[in-house]
This record gives sequence, C-alpha cells and structure tokens, in this order.
Amino acid sequence: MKNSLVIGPEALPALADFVRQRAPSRLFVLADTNTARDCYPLLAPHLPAHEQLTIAAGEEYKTLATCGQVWAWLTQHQADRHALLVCLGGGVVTDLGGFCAATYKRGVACAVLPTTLLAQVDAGVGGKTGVDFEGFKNHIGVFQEPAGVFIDPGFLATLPPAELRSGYAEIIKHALIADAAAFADLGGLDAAAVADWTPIIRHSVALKEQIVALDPHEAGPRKLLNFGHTVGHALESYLLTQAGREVRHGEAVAAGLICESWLSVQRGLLPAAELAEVQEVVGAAFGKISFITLETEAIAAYAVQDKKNRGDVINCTLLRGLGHGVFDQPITLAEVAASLQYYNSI
Ligand SMILES: NC(=O)c1ccc[n+]([C@@H]2O[C@H](COP(=O)([O-])OP(=O)(O)OC[C@H]3O[C@@H](n4cnc5c(N)ncnc54)[C@H](O)[C@@H]3O)[C@@H](O)[C@H]2O)c1
Ligand SMILES: O=C(O)C(=O)C[C@@H](O)[C@H](O)[C@H](O)COP(=O)(O)O
Ligand SMILES: [Zn+2]
Repeated sequence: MKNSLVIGPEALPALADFVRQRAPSRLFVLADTNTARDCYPLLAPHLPAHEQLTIAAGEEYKTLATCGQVWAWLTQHQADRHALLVCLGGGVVTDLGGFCAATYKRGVACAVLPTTLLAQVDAGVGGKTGVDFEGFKNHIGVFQEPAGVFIDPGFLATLPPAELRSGYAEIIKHALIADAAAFADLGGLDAAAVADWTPIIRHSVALKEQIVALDPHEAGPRKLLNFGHTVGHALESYLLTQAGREVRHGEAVAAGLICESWLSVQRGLLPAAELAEVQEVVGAAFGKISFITLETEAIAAYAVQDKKNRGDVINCTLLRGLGHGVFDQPITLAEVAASLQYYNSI
C-alpha cells in the first residue's frame, strides 16, 4: 500500500479517514510541551479514543533517554504491533517519534503531523528518523517511512517567527540543489509576510520526494539533501555544547549553505557571482552566527563523524551552479575550518 501524503487544509480530515480505514488496535499521540498546548487541541477532535504523551520540547531532549519514556509509555498501555503512533510536532518529535515507532517491538506504524515549517518541508518526509548521541546529530537512527504524512499549514499560526525562519533554510536548500528557478523566486520572499504557505510547502516537499524516491537509503543522490549540513551540523553540534549559544537547526544550516557554497567556488564549481546570490538570499533572512576564529578547528572536528564520510574522507555535497547539487566531493578538515573563517569574514 502506498504511504499517504496530504498537504493542505484537508490534512486533518484526511488523517481521520486514514485512522478509520487502518483501524489500529490502539492509537497513541506523541507531542512536546508546545505542540501539546498549541496543536493538540486542533487535532484531538479528529481522532477516536487515544492515549497522549507529552515530552519536553527542544533539541536537548532528542535523546535515547526520551525514547525510553516513549517506549515505557507504549509498554504500559499494551501497544501491540497493530498500534499507530501519531507524531505531532516539529522535527524533534517526528525524528524521535519515528525512531521509537520503528524500533518498538521491531516496528509499529507511525503517522506524522509536522507542525513547524521545517518539519513540514523537510523533517516530516523521507523517512530519516533518529536521535542525537554523544554530541553528534542523528547519530542513532533508522530509515523508516511513516505510513502517512499529513501536513496542515494551519499549525504554523502559532509558530514563533524565529522557528518559521529556521524552516526557510531547508526551503532555500531544496531550491539550491534542484531548482534554480525556485531559488530565483526566493529572492523577493519575506517569510514573515507569507499569507499561505501551502504552495511553497508543496513545491519544496515535491523536490525532496523526487530525490528520496531515487535513493531512499542515501547510497548516492540523497546526499544532495545534506547540502549545507557537513558544516551546518558541525556548527549546530558545537554550539549545543556551549550553554546559551545554542542555535536552531535551520539557522546552522543557513550558515552551512554559505560555507559550502564558498567551498564550491574554491573547487571551481560555482561562479563567485552565484555565491554572492546565495549570501544575499540567506543574509536577508538570517543574522550571522557568532564564533571566533580560534573556535573554527573545534567546530570543524565534528565533521569527522558526518554520515556521508567514508573512512578518513569527508564527503561533502557542493553546488555545480545554482540549482545543481553534486555529492561525494571530498574535502579536508582544513577546508571546513577555512569555510567557517570565510563565513566569519563576510
Ligand atoms: N528527518 C529529517 O529528514 C530531518 C530534516 C530536517 C531536520 N531534522 C531535524 O529536525 C529538528 C529540527 O526541527 P524543528 O526546527 O521543527 O525543531 P523543533 O521540533 O525543536 O520545534 C521547534 C520549536 O517549535 C515548537 N513548536 C512546534 N510546532 C509548533 C507550533 N505549531 N506552534 C508553536 N510551537 C511549535 C516546538 O515545541 C519547539 O520548541 C532537528 O533535530 C533536525 O536535526 C530532521
Ligand atoms: O532527508 C535527508 O536526507 C536530509 O539530509 C535532510 C536534512 O535536512 C536533515 O537535517 C537530516 O536529518 C540530516 O541527516 P543526517 O543524515 O545528516 O543526520
Ligand atoms: Zn536539515
């Protein structure tokens, strides 16, 4: 059976139909403290009887310890293999909940209801699930497509502006790797002023889905979707260790887009004028993340654990012109650090 994907105001009634047709043995809803408060009241009327668990909000809780809470809750309520777990939240809830569902009793079905822009265009689709471990992003996880993804842009009404902006980074990324015309359109976009996100979400998800369909388990072309993340994850991971300096995933990716575009110029793959365009679009939406030159080596060191690497080789995704990503481009730690120094200098 093909997995369901519904994007638009019809998503919640579609989820209700999906649950009716699937007739799970028991129904479970996982939320975090913010989505339990702001999103669950919109969802609950569409669901039959269910259990609900609220976990703490934030990247610092995307851990195996939180998975333990979810697995214990499913166990206490006698979830069997015919249960359905609905994940209501941003990328933290959808990554962690998807991982718990994929591993509990070796797998129960999961329905994803992404509630941040970032999760609606990216984290909620494509089946990458997991948690952070030993300071490394998504270090433990599995590929497991959810049985259904129901994207209601109405949830964005309560999302704080900084979270909306964070999601915008992944929209820029999708355009940069796969759609030059979409990137050109982003030039004039003011994320805070968008009245209806539905067409933008649909287009961004379509770009991601085309790539995932080619390579669901990231043996090759899916690595394009990791553009900006070799440096972005390194920066995000490093700053997570620095109390009070944490940044959102999308904010780190935005910096990574600039760093990896600069590396593309160094390789002769991207004209300098196109790097300037990337900087203009990213710079219009995102402030600069601050770090000092002395920190660049410590930040770059995180790239050693990047999942695209093979042996000692750090494999980065770069751009061969706007709208054309290229994967498996070997780079050195010194180049990662140099790209961070470039970012610092602009
Ligand atoms: N699996 C993937 O393909 C994939 C893709 C991109 C990012 N990610 C992961 O996603 C995570 C980031 O996701 P995120 O940016 O959604 O962060 P998040 O899940 O932490 O959500 C951001 C904040 O917004 C709150 N929130 C969520 N929806 C809300 C709503 N509608 N109204 C009010 N508050 C709301 C949350 O409680 C949280 O405080 C990272 O861990 C990243 O690694 C995964
Ligand atoms: O779907 C993908 O593939 C991505 O790489 C999307 C990224 O935006 C996302 O942040 C993903 O979780 C990164 O994966 P990782 O394998 O580098 O942990
Ligand atoms: Zn990402």
